[in-house]
Amino acid sequence: MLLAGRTLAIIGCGTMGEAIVAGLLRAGLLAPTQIVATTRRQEAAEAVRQRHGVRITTDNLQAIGEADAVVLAVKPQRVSKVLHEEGVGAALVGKTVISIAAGVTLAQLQSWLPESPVVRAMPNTPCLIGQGMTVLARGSRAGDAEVALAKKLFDTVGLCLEVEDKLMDAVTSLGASGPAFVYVMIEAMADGGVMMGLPRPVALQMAAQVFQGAARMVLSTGFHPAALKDQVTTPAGCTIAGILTMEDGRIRSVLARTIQEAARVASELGRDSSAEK
Ligand SMILES: NC(=O)C1=CN([C@@H]2O[C@H](COP(=O)(O)OP(=O)(O)OC[C@H]3O[C@@H](n4cnc5c(N)ncnc54)[C@H](O)[C@@H]3O)[C@@H](O)[C@H]2O)C=CC1
Ligand SMILES: O=C(O)[C@@H]1CCC=N1
Repeated sequence: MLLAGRTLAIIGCGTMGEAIVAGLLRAGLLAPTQIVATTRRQEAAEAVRQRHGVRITTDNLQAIGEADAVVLAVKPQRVSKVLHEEGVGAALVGKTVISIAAGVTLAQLQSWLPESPVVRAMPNTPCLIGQGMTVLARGSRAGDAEVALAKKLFDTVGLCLEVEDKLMDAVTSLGASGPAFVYVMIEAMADGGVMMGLPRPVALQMAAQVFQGAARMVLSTGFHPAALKDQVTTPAGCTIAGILTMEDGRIRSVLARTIQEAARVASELGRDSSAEK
């Protein structure tokens, strides 16, 4: 194990918490005994235990007491409530707290946890298969050691970058909501293939592999996407004909505005957390 002797608590082991757990276990960074996860209901807790063999409880205070570092993975509206549970603030003093809640700012987190180093992280569900994209922002009490720990966790399950907190809503939209936007595009391209006679499973596999191949070309060649597009567009060919149809549909502006709108909504998600104590 790379993180020998450390215990990580995941408070709120739902979709994203479980993706992180599964990704970390899959990569071998932590053993199941080094993770203690919580859910609200006992049945959900039991299901997570059966799937991953991690320690699990519905008692947040107990989980935090057993851990060196804590990932807060409840819904944004619940963050404040969880942090104001009896004894939780005191149990978190001095422990690294990594919040993945969309829209909950470092200023909010730091005001609820004045004596804990806090890192805000925005991962995405592909962490489950080691292909995540996570972006971090460090709170005022988080030093290099705390950021290094968070970075190690998320580097293990994909790519991890650091930005300033003010960019985290943009990051939430592009990085965390982004997979959903891509799934819609994959589905739509597969629909086009089906329309032209391809069997659905063939069309879906092709569309997904085309996204993966194109994404890897951008990441591994370092070429601008426009240059890579130009390699595909034979003069008077079929690709430029398809691209002009995309442009007729204002696809660039629709996609860019999609990121803008999701970021706007992300910025509002933490507000209820302040109200609900
Ligand atoms: N789903 C996604 O793709 C991403 C989600 N996030 C953030 O992750 C957080 C969780 O989102 P999801 O996993 O989608 O939600 P979810 O609803 O699947 O998971 C939330 C979990 O919290 C548990 N929970 C609720 N109240 C609790 C309490 N008082 N104590 C302990 N556990 C409690 C629930 O039982 C559930 O397991 C949110 O803050 C969201 O903004 C961030 C990046 C991506
Ligand atoms: O849609 C949401 O609110 C969450 C946060 C980012 C991805 N899913």
